[in-house]
Amino acid sequence: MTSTELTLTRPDDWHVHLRDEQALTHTVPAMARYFGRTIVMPNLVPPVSNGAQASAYRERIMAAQQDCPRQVEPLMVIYLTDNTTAEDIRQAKAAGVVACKLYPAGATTNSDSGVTDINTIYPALEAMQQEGLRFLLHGEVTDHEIDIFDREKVFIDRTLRQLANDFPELPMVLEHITTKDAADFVAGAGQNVAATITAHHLLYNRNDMLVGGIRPHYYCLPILKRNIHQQALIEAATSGSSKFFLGTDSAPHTQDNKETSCGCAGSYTAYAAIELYAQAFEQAGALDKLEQFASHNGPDFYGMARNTDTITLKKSPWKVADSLPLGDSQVIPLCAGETLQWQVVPS
Ligand SMILES: NC(=O)N[C@@H](CC(=O)O)C(=O)O
Ligand SMILES: [Zn+2]
Ligand SMILES: [Zn+2]
Repeated sequence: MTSTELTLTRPDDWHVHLRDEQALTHTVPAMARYFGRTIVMPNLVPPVSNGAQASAYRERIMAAQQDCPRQVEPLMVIYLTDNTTAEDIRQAKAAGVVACKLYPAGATTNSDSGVTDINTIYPALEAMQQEGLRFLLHGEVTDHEIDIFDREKVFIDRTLRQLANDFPELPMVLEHITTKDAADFVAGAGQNVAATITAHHLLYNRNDMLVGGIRPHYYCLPILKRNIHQQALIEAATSGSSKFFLGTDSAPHTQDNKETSCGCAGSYTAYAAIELYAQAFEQAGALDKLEQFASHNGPDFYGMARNTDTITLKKSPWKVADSLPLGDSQVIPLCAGETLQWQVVPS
């Protein structure tokens, strides 16, 4: 029997970019539609790198949703730099920060202030382990000679294995995984190692970005890989393993900054996040696994209670807008102009 309605424990998004200033008036209400909580990525310019900055950013996010029918709870993250001290970690914890993010310097959008050598942040990692903060990783090396399609695998071999070995008690999340290598590593690692998976890496592979013309709105980091990797991610997400959970990595850039000779990395999916995941899980014949992935595994890993209420999706095809407002500019959403199958029933 094919389902036409699906009720889930309210989901959370464990990886989103809300940006700042005017963009918040669009990115925050999109998340507040039905997500319970969201892990807010700190890669602003300048980055959110201490507890005071995280608190101020949280207030701007709350202000952007004061007129929404319901609110999403922002969970704040600080950006690790070569200068992050153990004291910064303790102050961040006291300010309510729940996690710290590693951006290898130069790896992705707004990572210039990121970490240049993993060993420089060992004192901060020790403090995070003591304070019970989660460690979130953008897992790619940046060496010029390493092929962009191999950068995640090389990061696992060179850095993540070492970190998992040196910090067996530190809960760490390899963010937005894109390869079979990552799915296998996480599945085989200790219980302290988990991963988020985006909807776009479940729905697409690099052919979707490159065959028949180059499609900049599919360009994100880590870059879409070949279809065997897409297949491995689908298997991991639908496997019933508690180590994999929802993180959209919704990362809006204005149309001008995407459709240009050197376009930014990032795809905007927050406008239809759970709807896109439902499409991916349905295509895999695994809609019954969506609730665990979207609503159970994340809070369990973060040591938080699961949401107690529900949302309902119904199968009712609808056409995605060709563009959406983003602050005083516009963003081309992933799947612009296409038909999606699922809609969230307004509650
Ligand atoms: N995923 C992306 O391609 N871009 C993200 C940064 C990130 O998550 O790496 C962004 O902030 O635009
Ligand atoms: Zn990233
Ligand atoms: Zn991201």
